[in-house]
Amino acid sequence: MTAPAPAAHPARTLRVTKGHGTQNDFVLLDDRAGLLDLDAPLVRALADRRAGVGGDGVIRLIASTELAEGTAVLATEPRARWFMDYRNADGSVAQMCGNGVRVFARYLEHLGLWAASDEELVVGTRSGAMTVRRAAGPDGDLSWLAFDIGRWHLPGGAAALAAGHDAEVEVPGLAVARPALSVDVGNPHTVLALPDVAELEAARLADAPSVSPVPPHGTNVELVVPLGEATVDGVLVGRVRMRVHERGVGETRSCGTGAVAAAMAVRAWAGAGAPDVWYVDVPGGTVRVTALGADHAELAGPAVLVAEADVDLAALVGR
Ligand SMILES: N[C@@H](CCC[C@H](N)C(=O)O)C(=O)O
Repeated sequence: MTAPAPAAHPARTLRVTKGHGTQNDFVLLDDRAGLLDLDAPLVRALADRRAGVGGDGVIRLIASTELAEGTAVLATEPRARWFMDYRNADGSVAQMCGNGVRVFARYLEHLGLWAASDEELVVGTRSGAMTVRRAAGPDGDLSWLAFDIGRWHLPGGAAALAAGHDAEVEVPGLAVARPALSVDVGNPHTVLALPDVAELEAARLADAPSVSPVPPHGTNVELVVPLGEATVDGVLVGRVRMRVHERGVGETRSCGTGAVAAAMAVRAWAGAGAPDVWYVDVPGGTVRVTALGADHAELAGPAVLVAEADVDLAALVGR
């Protein structure tokens, strides 16, 4: 019996890293030179939890100079050398991913592109440049990452603020439609408050909530239960519990931009004197949102890399 002849070409593999921020998980790719054709079928295959690596989204590291969106960010922030090219698990492109920015920064640190001696890292996103810093986590060590997520606003303006809502959402599992507030954090969100945790748990978020009026580009939907306020070390702090149904993904265990939208909505509903600092408990952990002035917010939380793998592209998508 003769040994099989070696393959004429070695299998094409793609090195990927798996990471998460409060269990919002991502497949990360190093494509600095922009050589990869990251089309929607490849994104869907990588994100597939049975036939692929599995993740809520795919994040490509690419030099800002290699993408039109990156070049636009560089024009205003020359330090944004690396761009976070974020895709939802269904292959769609989203403007922003809050947990993704922290996990992307951790990835750059891992690749030696963010030195321990550098206090800040500026990354490009479709929502502009984000400046990430290392921040104290619950144990007081520098295990968290934090950044100003940029300008947030209520698309419904002063009228929505005065009414407390500008939309209505039907959530599978909940008996009646609920009033909700649209919040833009670079990407679209619709936040609705529930009176207690029992209702939060009754929601069936595997099915998409139905939002009216129908948002033109879709929306992420956050269900929140305000848990109260307390003074901690002289600072008034609020706490909310949240579940989310993400556009382009489904229910996820966390959403960073969603946490910002939820905290800013609850703060707006509470009115003058409401806390600036909010802890948002999600199924995958806890993140902190801090209002910065009238219309910016800082998002802080963990970011962890858990695995590296070589993906066989022929087996994954027949390439
Ligand atoms: N999980 C992300 C948000 C990802 C994008 C979102 N699904 C959209 O389509 O807008 C986060 O942490 O912010």
